[in-house]
Amino acid sequence: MESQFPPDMLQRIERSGVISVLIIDDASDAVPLAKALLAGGVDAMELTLRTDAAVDALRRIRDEVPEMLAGIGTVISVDQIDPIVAAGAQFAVSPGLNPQVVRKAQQAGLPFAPGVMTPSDIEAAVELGCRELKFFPAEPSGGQTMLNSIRAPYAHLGVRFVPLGGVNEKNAASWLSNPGVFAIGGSWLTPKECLQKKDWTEVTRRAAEARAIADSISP
Ligand SMILES: O=C[C@H](O)COP(=O)(O)O
Ligand SMILES: CC(=O)C(=O)O
Repeated sequence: MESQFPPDMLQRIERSGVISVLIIDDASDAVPLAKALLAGGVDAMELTLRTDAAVDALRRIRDEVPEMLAGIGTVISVDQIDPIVAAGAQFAVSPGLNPQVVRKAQQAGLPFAPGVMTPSDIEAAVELGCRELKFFPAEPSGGQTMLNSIRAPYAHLGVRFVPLGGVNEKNAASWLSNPGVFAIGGSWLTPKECLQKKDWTEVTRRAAEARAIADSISP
């Protein structure tokens, strides 16, 4: 069964290059936050299922900000799949790899990128039909040296990665230049203090900075 990303969605994520990781405590922040990211040129997000507000926030963004590609993160149990699909999730990711969650997402037709950190994780993901994977935690686990090593035996299978964890404006260009990477992700665009102050201007500035970095990397 497919957990592959549809070609048009994959192209969109590649073109965007940056997936903004969101932790939303107040669902009323969802729409202004998504619009601030879009204003800076970031049109893909991973809204993490770590707060009670997450599913409502997703629904609001899907209803009011259709230009945003709405991914959901921290999907770690099978009973989360149906609610996020009903709320409009367009893809999902997880910190690790739970085969039951991947299979449930496949049954629901939800493109899913599980998190991997070792060759065994990659082999389990490939066995499940996944080729787009999240490399997490990217920097703490060894950064590009680690990714290049664990990727090498599987590159011929078309396995590609979104590194996440310690990725930010300082190392974004380097990560995006890695041939095994098709986009990067991180929370640096939407720090907690910006949400607390509802400083959407700063979010837009950070998004525009990330967009400029992504655009500077030749395809
Ligand atoms: O959501 C995934 C990670 O917690 C994001 O890591 P980060 O905060 O280093 O970007
Ligand atoms: C680590 C991550 O991105 C997640 O919680 O899905």
